[in-house]
Amino acid sequence: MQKLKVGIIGAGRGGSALLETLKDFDNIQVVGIADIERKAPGMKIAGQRGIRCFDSAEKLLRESQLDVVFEVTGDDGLVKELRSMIPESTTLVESRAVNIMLTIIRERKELLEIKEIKEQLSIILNSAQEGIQMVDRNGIIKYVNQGYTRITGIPAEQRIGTNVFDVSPDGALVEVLRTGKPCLGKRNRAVGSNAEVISNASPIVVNGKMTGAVVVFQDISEIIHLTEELRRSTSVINGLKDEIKKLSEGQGKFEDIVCQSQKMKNIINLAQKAAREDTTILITGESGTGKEIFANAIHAESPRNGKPFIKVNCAAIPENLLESELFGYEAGAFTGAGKLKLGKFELASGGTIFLDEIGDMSPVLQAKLLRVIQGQEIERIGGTHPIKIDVRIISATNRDLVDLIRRGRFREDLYFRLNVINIHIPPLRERKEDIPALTDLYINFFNRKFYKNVKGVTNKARDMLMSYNWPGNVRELANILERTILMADGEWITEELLIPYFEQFKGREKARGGILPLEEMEKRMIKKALEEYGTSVEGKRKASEALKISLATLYNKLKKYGIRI
Ligand SMILES: Nc1ncnc2c1ncn2[C@@H]1O[C@H](COP(=O)(O)OP(=O)(O)OP(=O)(O)O)[C@@H](O)[C@H]1O
Repeated sequence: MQKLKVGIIGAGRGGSALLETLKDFDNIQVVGIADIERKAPGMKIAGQRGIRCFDSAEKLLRESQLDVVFEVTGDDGLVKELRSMIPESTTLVESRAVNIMLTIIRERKELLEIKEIKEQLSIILNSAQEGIQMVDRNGIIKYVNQGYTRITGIPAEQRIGTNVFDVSPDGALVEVLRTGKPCLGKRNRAVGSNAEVISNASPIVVNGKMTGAVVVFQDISEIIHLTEELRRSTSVINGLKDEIKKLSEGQGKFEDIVCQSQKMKNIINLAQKAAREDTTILITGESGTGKEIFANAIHAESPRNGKPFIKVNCAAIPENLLESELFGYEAGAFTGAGKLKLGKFELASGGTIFLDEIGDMSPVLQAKLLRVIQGQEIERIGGTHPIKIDVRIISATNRDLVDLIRRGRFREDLYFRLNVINIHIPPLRERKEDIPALTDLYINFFNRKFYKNVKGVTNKARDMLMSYNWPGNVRELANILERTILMADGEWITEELLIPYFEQFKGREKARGGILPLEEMEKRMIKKALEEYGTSVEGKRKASEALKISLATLYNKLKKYGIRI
């Protein structure tokens, strides 16, 4: 590109400004500058830029062939002189024209800067998540950003030019235009959309006069939604807290244990006394006899009531996990042990730990548990120091621990430690007097659960319940009643409704090789004899003869088995 060769005459303020301005033009080459004053500011600038300096206009003109000469001395005499000196091919620009040119260039430059700032501002305003809207003092909308359209769904071109007094008469902008004061934290619904917004609006004041107003608003629909979620979650958490509290307090009291039999009354009496002492208790009994409900009741009636009641089912947790469940672990104790985990013993601090199915605990853990009981302290896996604990231990099992000890499966020393007080709960078949009361309890319970109105069981159905062997104890009774109540159409549980379950259990008995407990066999024979001879006094006499027992023994057995006639 051929550059325009330029010379400047005059290195004062004008010359310096010209030098500054021309440096931005790539197609202009300032060849030289001339001034009689060697110390003129423009001479110094030119020297620094490698532009040649002359002490007279003639020398500059003589030295090089110039396309344009700028005269910025303001000396009219010099202009005339120059006209005669410069060749025709060179253009002379006089200082007045130079001033106009410089002003135009400066303004253009400022305009370009303003344009750049405007573009930057536009990017900033559009990248804001908030909606922004600006009006003049008459309420005419001059600007909305992209956030505005995103929140309201209204395109900018539809909004700009309208009057805010018409389109949003209740909004924050109108308030600012009316009062001249900021309007902060105004909550309303964005016009034209369902968005809930919160707005902050302020007047725009230029030279002490309000020229318009600007509003910045946030879409809080999401916040409202999240707050609602949070409220719901908090109520769930509170519910769970209540549940945990209930669990801690135990889910059963002695009043909840239904009992009519003298056997059970004696046991409850013993358990109540034991509850008040802070001793270790072992509860034994077949599955489903109520060991857990007793453990709960003991905790509830003990001085530890209100403190945690923590249950651990030793049979349900794999052996390798049970240790960490019971004693916890330190962070990083093993691969996967990210955070510190408290064990059940620590969680039960001050309260009771209920070790259910203790007979299924592995020998290794039995040894560890024994050390805990002896030392009254535990050590977390990966821990470096023992931690003192204050926990009452209630354990339970449906297994014969004495037999397990004989077979080397259970530590005798641990057995003695756990079995300071033994509470043995007899199977349901040994306390059949409890069956009617338990039946009533579950009828009430399941009536409420299933919105039923079962009044009770028929006599025949009651006989069935009384004569059954109940290998699954109270839990089995509860299960059968739950299912029959669910199936019952009428107000009474009949024999027909029960038969399927007893058939099922008979099948199970057959599967065991048709062997029945002797008592069950005896009961069935008595019932059969009565069906044969009838239930009158004469019928009973004949039945007793057929059974080869006295009439008095028959009456005793009828009572024992709860057979109603
Ligand atoms: N005397 C009772 N009064 C009221 N409910 C009882 C009674 N005995 C047992 N139950 C109820 O019967 C169900 C079984 O009892 P529980 O779970 O306490 O038995 P368990 O002996 O601990 O059984 P497992 O050995 O299988 O753990 C529970 O719902 C319990 O509330």
